[in-house]
Amino acid sequence: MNTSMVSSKFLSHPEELGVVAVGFSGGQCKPGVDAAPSALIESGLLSQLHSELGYKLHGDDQVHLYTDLVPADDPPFRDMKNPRAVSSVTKRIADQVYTHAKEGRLVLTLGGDHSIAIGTIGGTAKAIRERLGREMAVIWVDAHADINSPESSASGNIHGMPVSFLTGLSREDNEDFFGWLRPENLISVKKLVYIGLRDVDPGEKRILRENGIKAFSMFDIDRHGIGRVMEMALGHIGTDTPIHLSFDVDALDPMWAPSTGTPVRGGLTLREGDYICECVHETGSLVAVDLVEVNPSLAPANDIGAHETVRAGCSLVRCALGEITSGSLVYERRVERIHKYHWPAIQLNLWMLIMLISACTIIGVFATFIQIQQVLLLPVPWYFPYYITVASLAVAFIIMLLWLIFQRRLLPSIVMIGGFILFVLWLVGLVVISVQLWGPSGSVSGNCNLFVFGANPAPTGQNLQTLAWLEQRSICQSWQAVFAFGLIGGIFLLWIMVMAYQVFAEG
Ligand SMILES: NC(=[NH2+])NCCC[C@H](N)C(=O)O
Repeated sequence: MNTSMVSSKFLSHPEELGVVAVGFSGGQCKPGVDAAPSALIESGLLSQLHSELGYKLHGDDQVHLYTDLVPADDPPFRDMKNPRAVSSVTKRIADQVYTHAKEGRLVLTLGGDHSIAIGTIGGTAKAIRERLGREMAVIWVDAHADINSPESSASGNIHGMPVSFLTGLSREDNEDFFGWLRPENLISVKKLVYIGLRDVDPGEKRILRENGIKAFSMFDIDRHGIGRVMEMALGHIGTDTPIHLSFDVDALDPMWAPSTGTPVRGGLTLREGDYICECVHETGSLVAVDLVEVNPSLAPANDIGAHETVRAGCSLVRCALGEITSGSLVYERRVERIHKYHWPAIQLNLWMLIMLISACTIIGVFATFIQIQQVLLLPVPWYFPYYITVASLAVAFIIMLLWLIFQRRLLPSIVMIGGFILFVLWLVGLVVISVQLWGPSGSVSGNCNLFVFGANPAPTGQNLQTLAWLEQRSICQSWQAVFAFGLIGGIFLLWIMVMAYQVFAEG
């Protein structure tokens, strides 16, 4: 079992982790990113995920090099470098990720350069659509926007373009050049959020602006702090959307992650990076994680840099996958695990109103009856206080429901059980009343028909007889009212049980 306290909203097997190790560097020109998965795995990442975080690992321990997919001759197309290789490798990655995601597993992809996100996101988006009929959101943590079109890119490196293809902003019909991307592989620009940007090309800035893409740059993080930025980022996505987290290690400041192809100073601290991952994990909406652009062979000065970068990468992944660090050890993390039930508001309010009226009428009438018995020096039959008690319980039940609604904690099971107990008690009262009204022993109804409603002619004039008749008539009418409301209350108690069951079944 996964040791994380967060329950997953969209995974059917949240304790299973599909791992894809992508040793591919064709999206840019510096060799070495392809060695990252091995470095990460050798430093113990996967075994920690298994032994410390309790994930059951799926997928091959082997790092894929995709050499069979890299053509000997791969001339530029629309100025993209290695277009055939990147297209066919990302297509294969999409299949690998899709296979895991379709099973309802969390997917972890270790890159590789960021072009591989065309495959990872393409694969998850398709699986989520098929499995849940939903669109997913992407949180792209990166110093760069990677949203160049082949035409706007100055470098021609495809690792600067994945978002452009994934959002459909760049398109190509030719199967060999990302034409294999179908609408089900794509994501909406509305569900894309950037965090950590600080090196965005002029063309990319225009694309971001024109498409109204949500982006939190380092400026925003400095201004609001990472806590508020995460609130805004997750608020933009909403709580009912699966999230794919694509983390480029160059989002971190080179101080923490120097070994990467395109380092940019002024980045996130490792703690801020970890915090982003922790927040995303905490949503329970995470369905896939990528960690890319770790390049162990690019170590400025000495290989401490490579070691540090790998360590930082491991830390990010562990946080995204539910490792609890720092503050949450001091204060127990309060994770909202309450399932949301959708109560039909109008019907529920109507039910409470009518139930309240019925209960209060019965309480009022029987309280008066007890008084009359006492005035007449007659014994008080047991069912008067009995029904008053049951009706009072019903009022208390309604007050409790109101409180639960106010607390947003109204559970169908509470309503079903409470409704059932009340229904049984209520029914006993109703049966007794019916017996009193029409039964052989009491026959209130018979007496009323005989002496009150049947009095012919009804007494008139200001005398005791008329007053007595009026009082008797009022008592008889009260009996009728009690029966009517008793019946209504009984039916409504049945109804609330059915309603609660439906809410339960739908939820
Ligand atoms: N994933 C990355 N490190 N991307 C860097 C992209 C740099 C630059 N914007 C380009 O298009 O070439």
